[in-house]
Amino acid sequence: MKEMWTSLASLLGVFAFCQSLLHTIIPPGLRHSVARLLGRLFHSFSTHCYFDIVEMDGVSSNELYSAVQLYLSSSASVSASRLSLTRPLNSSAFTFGLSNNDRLLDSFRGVPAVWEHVVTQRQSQTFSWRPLPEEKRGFTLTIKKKDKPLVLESYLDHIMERAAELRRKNQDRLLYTNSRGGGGGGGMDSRGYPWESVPFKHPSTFSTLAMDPDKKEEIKQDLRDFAAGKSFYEKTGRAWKRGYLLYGPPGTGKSSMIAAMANFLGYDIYDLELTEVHTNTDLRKLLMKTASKSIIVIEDIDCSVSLTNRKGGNRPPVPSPKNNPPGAPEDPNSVATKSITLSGLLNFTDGLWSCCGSERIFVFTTNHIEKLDPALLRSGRMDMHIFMSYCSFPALKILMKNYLGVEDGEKLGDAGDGLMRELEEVIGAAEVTPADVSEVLIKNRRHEKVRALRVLLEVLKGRAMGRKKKNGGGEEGLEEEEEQKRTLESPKEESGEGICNGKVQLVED
Ligand SMILES: Nc1ncnc2c1ncn2[C@@H]1O[C@H](COP(=O)(O)OP(=O)(O)OP(=O)(O)O)[C@@H](O)[C@H]1O
Ligand SMILES: [Mg+2]
Repeated sequence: MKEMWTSLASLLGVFAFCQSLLHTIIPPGLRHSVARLLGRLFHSFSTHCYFDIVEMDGVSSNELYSAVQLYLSSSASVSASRLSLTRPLNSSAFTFGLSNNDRLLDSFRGVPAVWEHVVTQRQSQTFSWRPLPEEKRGFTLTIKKKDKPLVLESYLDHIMERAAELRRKNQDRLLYTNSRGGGGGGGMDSRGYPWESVPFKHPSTFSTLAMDPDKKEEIKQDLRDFAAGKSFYEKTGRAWKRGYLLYGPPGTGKSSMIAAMANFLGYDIYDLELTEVHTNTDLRKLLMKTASKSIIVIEDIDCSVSLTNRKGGNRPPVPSPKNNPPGAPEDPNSVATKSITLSGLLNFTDGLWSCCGSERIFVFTTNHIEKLDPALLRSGRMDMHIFMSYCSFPALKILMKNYLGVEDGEKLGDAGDGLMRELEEVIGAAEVTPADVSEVLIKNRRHEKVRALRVLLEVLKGRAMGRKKKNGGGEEGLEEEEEQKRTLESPKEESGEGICNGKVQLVED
């Protein structure tokens, strides 16, 4: 033992001597180059190779850095002794991470990989429009040289996929809007990003959505097949995207359906405000900045812009601030001065550009399908046309469950059974939307179930009567219907019963 210590001490002595010798003979200016040369020499003999993944690539953020950070956080929570904890903006979960200059051993398909989080002070900043962080952060991945192909081909992809999965799980989904305009000129933020986002917390799900259960199941299955269809889309040579056109009267649940789709699949929503987009080029730029696994929505497509033919819209040309400095004459032929056209929109959903990114769903909504250009409706353009209809009896049962807690088949006594039968008979003729029914049920939800249903039945009967008279012609029917609408919209409390002189008066909470 003693001998071992003696030889170690003499080895250290030799090392110190060589170091001071090198310091004396190598001029200070050359020391750095010699160190690098020695480092290279060492690396060429080493059996390992190293990858540096820095946080900032120039002035833009390195996506791989944040992916590695997230990926390691899932394994770091179990094995590392010192962890950093963060809670990202818009997230409802904590993220563990490797502390500065800590190491972690990971393995992929039996291959060991060592990760080190390297943090150094940034040297004096050169001028930049975007100030850089004071610390220079990065990960160094150390692997055996022979494992290099596996790491480059599969491990990094695996990390990106796992990170995206974790991000979706940890983070509340986001709702993006292009309310600043987006795409061109002034509609971008300081990072050149045209979308603004807020956390998306819409509570609508397929179980709260009132619609025919068979139709609902069909849509859910379609979405499931889509989300799991990567290999199918690859095999058939189709772009991995799907289009849904939701149409029907106002208040039948088109927007609620979009929220339910997003909640079902765990996708973000991009709510595209077409009236804010001035040119087809801007539209394409917006599309390019959307992420995969997202739903791109254009609501009320019939009134967003005048899209009547494939040559051009009816809107006046919008000058592009970028191409036309103040005072400069407009070039009528410049692409940027043209307004958004139907063909621009079709290219957005269908053309080559629609394939940048994958796993994306396009949803258009309209109250007037008859106003849409046939080009938008032709087969294959939107994969599924979904009619959101007036409230049917099966849909009504879902609303009764949601608002009053009335389970399907629940016994509510003889009076309740009679009410159910009457509701089933009258609901079709009443032509009320789920939104109308919801309003009545919300206002009566604190009442006893049978009483609340009785109020609803009276409303429906009134609506059905109004419709009948209207269809039979005559002002009387219209007046009756208007009165019923008013009753739905601005209920007044006149009697504790909620029913007064044969007309329904809703009782406010
Ligand atoms: N099918 C439905 N299931 C459950 N709730 C619904 C349904 N339809 C409407 N509602 C209720 O009515 C409200 C309005 O519905 P929603 O905004 O989804 O209708 P819409 O079809 O998008 O209307 P618009 O055409 O005016 O945009 C929702 O907040 C929801 O509470
Ligand atoms: Mg809507």
